[in-house]
Amino acid sequence: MQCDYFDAGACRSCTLMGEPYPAQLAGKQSSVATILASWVSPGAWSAPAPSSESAFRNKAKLVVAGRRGAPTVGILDRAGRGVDLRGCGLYEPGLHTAVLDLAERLPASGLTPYDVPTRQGEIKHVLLTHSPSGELMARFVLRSPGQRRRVVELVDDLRAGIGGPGGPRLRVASLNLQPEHKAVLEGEAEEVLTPDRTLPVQVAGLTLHLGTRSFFQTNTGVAAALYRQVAAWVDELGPGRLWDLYCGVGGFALHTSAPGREVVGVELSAEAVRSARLSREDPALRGRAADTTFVAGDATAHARDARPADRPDVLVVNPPRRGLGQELADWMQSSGVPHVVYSSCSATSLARDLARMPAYAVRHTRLFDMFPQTGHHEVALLLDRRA
Ligand SMILES: C[S@@+](CC[C@H](N)C(=O)[O-])C[C@H]1O[C@@H](n2cnc3c(N)ncnc32)[C@H](O)[C@@H]1O
Repeated sequence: MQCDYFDAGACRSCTLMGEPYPAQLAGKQSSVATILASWVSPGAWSAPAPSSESAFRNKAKLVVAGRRGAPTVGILDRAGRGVDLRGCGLYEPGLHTAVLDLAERLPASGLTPYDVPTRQGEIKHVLLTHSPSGELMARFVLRSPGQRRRVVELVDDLRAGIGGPGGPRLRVASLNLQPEHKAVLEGEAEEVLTPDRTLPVQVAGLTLHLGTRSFFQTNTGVAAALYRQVAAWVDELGPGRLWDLYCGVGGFALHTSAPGREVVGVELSAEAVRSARLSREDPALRGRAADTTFVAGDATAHARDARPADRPDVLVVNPPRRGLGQELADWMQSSGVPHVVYSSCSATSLARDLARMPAYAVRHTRLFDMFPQTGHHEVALLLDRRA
């Protein structure tokens, strides 16, 4: 893939830009395999799950900067000035249409871009998520509620149509307030401005309903491959009881639900748990997810507090980049749980956790290329408890 922004030195986020995609994928596979070499034998690796090398991102995190009437949408340079990246080639086509449309409407909206060096202005970010069926969630992050009315007007305009016939439809919009002068994407206060509060996202045959603040994988196509792979591993094991720790909006829990199988998803974010419960009502899951429940809480506390008789046959874990941490990894080591599926976005923290769990041996491992053009990766493993 070629990118004018990269070639001009305007954006260096895609550190592998210009390297042919097959070489990128092979290099990533090799570096992850090296980090995990003490635990994963060469024979345990399946072929990596590739991505489209461009137009794969379902999310745009746009920093709005520049001047009122002439805003930039993209990133900030080192001096805190806006760099316009509205033509970024990573966006899904419908998302790209939405970014361009929004960038064209901003000057007339009356919204004043927030200027980091002088700490003046109002609109800081616009966070867009695009679904496979062409619907959009748009979150507007302001410094203060002073320009709320202008956001409401802009949302009304966008709801009337984006990018002409065939363009994406705005389903959910919200206003978020981030009053502090720090490099944080969003603040605590969030007001949903539309009748719909969740974005339905179709992934691997199911519909997940995303709340405005819920985590969702950035690459829907590769997320589908990941959920299908994990569901296949789980079906091979046929567990009666499964836990999905760090379940987010329920991607693994719902894709591994089966008649007669008790599935429990555990997630810290109450909003994500509400989304997961809503997604459980999908007609495609009727009869399949009757015994699937979601709990809002800390993953480690859930494991620690469970009675031994309630422990699962398969434990799915998908923690944030920092990994499981010592307490949960130690609990797993002594838990007696026969099988673990570990999906990780950091081979380094994964290796640290595996080192604490010598009771498990790796049966299958696969790289999922969620983030082409960068060194970031997702890797999933099926672990069996040694006899
Ligand atoms: C990598 S995401 C995984 C989401 C989900 N498995 C998926 O496929 O979309 C990690 C999730 O862990 C949640 N989380 C972070 N710390 C947690 C904790 N201590 N206990 C439970 N969930 C936590 C985050 O809110 C986030 O939804």
